[in-house]
Amino acid sequence: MSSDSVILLETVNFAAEKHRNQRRKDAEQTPYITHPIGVARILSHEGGITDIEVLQAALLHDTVEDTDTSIGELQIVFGQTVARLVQEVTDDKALSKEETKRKQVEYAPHASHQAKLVKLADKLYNLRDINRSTPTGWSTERVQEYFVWAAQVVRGLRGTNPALERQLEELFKQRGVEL
Ligand SMILES: Nc1nc2c(ncn2[C@@H]2O[C@H](COP(=O)(O)OP(=O)(O)O)[C@@H](OP(=O)(O)OP(=O)(O)O)[C@H]2O)c(=O)[nH]1
Ligand SMILES: [Mn+2]
Repeated sequence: MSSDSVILLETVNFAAEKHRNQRRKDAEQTPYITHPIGVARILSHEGGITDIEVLQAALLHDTVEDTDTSIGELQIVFGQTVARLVQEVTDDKALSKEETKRKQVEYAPHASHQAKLVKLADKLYNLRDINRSTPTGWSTERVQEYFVWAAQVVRGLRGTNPALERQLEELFKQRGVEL
């Protein structure tokens, strides 16, 4: 087996252990790990990304935000680059929900190319997931607001990956949201 495959298995296993008690907000309470795996898969399968550190960052992207994982731990286990990429896509938990959303819009154009790739795939997965199954308790208005906000973030990520951006553009168009 190639060393990249071994590294990816280590990474997906780490993420699965960390997210083991978490579920998605859909009616089926899907295990959370389907999301980071799906984000990495969008990058490789649809985005043509082979950069192992980007794929690892995608697998780990919600571990610091949503589990007991620290950036320091990621640095020790997976190295500086992967840890920095996860840091770049992690929301500051000290901020309010509104402030967090505003920060994502503000930071998007300043993110590194590798972090922008992870953000694009994260948004693409989540928007498709909303279309597949509305998160528990979300009204039609909340869904539309999420699309409008996501478009503001994606605007700052443009010029990064044409294939992923085309897919996102189509989803926004279906909701009448201008990118
Ligand atoms: N569409 C969808 N999203 C779900 C589901 N379960 C959990 N989520 C997560 O919820 C987040 C989107 O909902 P928000 O209302 O914005 O976030 P919040 O509840 O954490 O404040 C995403 O976080 P994120 O990945 O960190 O991305 P981002 O929205 O912060 O960019 C997404 O992964 C689900 O069943 N469907
Ligand atoms: Mn995510």
